[in-house]
Amino acid sequence: MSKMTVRDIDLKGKKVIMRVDFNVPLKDGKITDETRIKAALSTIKYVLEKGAKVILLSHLGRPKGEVKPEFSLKPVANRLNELLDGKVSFIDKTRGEEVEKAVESLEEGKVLVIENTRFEKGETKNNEELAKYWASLADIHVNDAFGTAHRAHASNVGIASNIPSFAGFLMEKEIKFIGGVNDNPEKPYSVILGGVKVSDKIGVINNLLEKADNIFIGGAMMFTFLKAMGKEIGSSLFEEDKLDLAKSLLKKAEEKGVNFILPVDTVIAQELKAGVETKVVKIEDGIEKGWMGLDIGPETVKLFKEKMANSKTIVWNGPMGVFEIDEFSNGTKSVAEMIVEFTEKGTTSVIGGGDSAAAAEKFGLAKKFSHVSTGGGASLEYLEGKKLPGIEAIVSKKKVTDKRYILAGNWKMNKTTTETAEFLAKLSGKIGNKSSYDVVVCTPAVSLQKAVDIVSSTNIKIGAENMHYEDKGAFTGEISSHMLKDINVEYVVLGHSERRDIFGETDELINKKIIKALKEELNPIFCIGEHLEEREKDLTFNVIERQIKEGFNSINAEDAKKVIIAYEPIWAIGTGKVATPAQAQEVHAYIRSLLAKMYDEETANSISILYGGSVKPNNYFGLFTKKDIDGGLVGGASLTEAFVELAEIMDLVIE
Ligand SMILES: Nc1ncnc2c1ncn2[C@@H]1O[C@H](COP(=O)(O)OP(=O)(O)O)[C@@H](O)[C@H]1O
Ligand SMILES: O=C(OP(=O)(O)O)[C@H](O)COP(=O)(O)O
Repeated sequence: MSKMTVRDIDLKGKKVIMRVDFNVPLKDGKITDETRIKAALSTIKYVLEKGAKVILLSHLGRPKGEVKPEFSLKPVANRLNELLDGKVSFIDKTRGEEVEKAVESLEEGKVLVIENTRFEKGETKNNEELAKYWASLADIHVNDAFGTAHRAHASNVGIASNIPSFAGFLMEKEIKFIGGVNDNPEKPYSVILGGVKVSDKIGVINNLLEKADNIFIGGAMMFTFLKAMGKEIGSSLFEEDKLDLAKSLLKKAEEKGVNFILPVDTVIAQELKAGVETKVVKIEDGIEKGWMGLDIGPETVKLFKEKMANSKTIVWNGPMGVFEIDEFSNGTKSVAEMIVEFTEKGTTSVIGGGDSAAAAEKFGLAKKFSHVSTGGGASLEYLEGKKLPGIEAIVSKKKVTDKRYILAGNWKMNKTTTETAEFLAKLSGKIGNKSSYDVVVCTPAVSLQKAVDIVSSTNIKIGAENMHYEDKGAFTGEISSHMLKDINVEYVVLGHSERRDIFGETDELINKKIIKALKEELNPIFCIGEHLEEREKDLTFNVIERQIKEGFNSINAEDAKKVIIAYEPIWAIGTGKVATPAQAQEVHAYIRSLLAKMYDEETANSISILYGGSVKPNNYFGLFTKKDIDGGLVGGASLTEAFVELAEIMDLVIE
């Protein structure tokens, strides 16, 4: 599923609240590694060039909700200001009047950095009120903080429930490379793991055993495996309580046909420090007492290179030895060099952040990899196959193949036939050729024939606002499905709240109409929704459950798939009050889960669920980008040019 990025939106004059990961190492107030600042620059520059105003958020360290000067973002903001030629100002607050004033007076093309987000207790708790506050400062959210993507915090996940969140370029690149190798690696796929603890990487190894062709192990973690295999490892580091796990991972690798390649020699010493005597020993000869393995040996380097040679994808996480000390750095350096050599020949290479990234940097090789992740913990969790909340919260594009998306207008008792003809002619010219979703216009009965004629050479479909369940008879004022079919009407709105409330339509009656519409091959747009009192009494889900169960009564799964549901909270219809995207998504997801229980997952996933109730161009993007919202049933805004703008939003979001 592809994520929407800053490229997908018009940024001119917009207030953008941007989350970056400027959690950089500081020593005596000085930044010792500015990789993360530089990595976010291209997004910041792009957004500024497009005429946006940027409010920048980041955490720094773990101040645990307290204001601690040593964790201030000021030095970072100063450095950013140098890198952005004086476009940056800093405010030592995380909220309040001063922040609001600074935002108010912020000019286009300028950046305001606010203080460390973790000075707020609510940040790491993903506090709703804090997220809402930060969201209120801006029009949109941009998330370029991949290093923080494994955290569900207010500044990355919480804000996204209130305003739409778009990926920055760094986030996009991380998703492309780390997500890409994880979801669909070009084979053969080799993974090199090192570092200290097997326990830190169990999840990763488990996941990789399902995907990789070769797993190479180095670093201190190799000794846990070697010990598990009965080798003599002297006083090398290993994890006693992970020996059984190591055995089972070795067994699993064999069962899965994954090559699990362990070192054949190691560089040993009696002490972990520079300048000590070192020896190279073969693993099969064992390490004598008092000596410990601190790097992989030259034969292992050769073996790794040979086995890695034909790889199309290589992921590296964790150094092969104590690379910080020259005597034990050769293994890590050699592995880095061999990956670079393969990369130059076309292999995709990814370093999963952390110490391996630092090692590549130390050897001057970092730029020669396809991608070096800026996230340690985040890339590890991503490689474990976990969904990262920071990425999940970014709006996704919708795939045409996944669902039938619909933009439906319900005109109610508005527009004469003359007005209908005029307006539909205009719409036909503007949105008459849509193919990735259905545009449906539901008009008063008297104008249906005219409407059908006008749109006949376009993709626009016409719907009625109601019908009776009988074919004909003594039902003064009613129209039947036969009459609609006769003039080529394709859709019909059933059970709209106004009909339920004003004309006393019951669930049972609506069910009869749905059954009839299905029988006649008319597409029913079945409306449901709760009153304000019901929501306030926490009865929303009860009301929805009743309406859905009764509405679908005695309809089989095949027919159910043809029903279009429109969730319209009654308190939001014509009142100007709109459900927040999060509120709407919650109910839509509930409806979907209910349908899955009544039928099955496949049926539930193929039913389109539209949202209705004060839908306007300024709120539709947030709604439509939600996972379970498949379009809109639009009242007032379908009577004007706004309907065209809603279609443009659909165009933007559907891939
Ligand atoms: N054989 C070894 N014995 C002790 N420490 C080692 C050994 N091999 C690697 N290390 C240390 O492991 C550390 C990195 O481990 P880890 O944090 O797991 O890696 P990463 O951050 O890349 O995931 C480095 O500081 C390195 O010195
Ligand atoms: O530096 C970070 O983590 P990382 O060192 O695992 O990449 C991120 O900024 C996340 O910080 P956190 O682990 O304090 O939540």
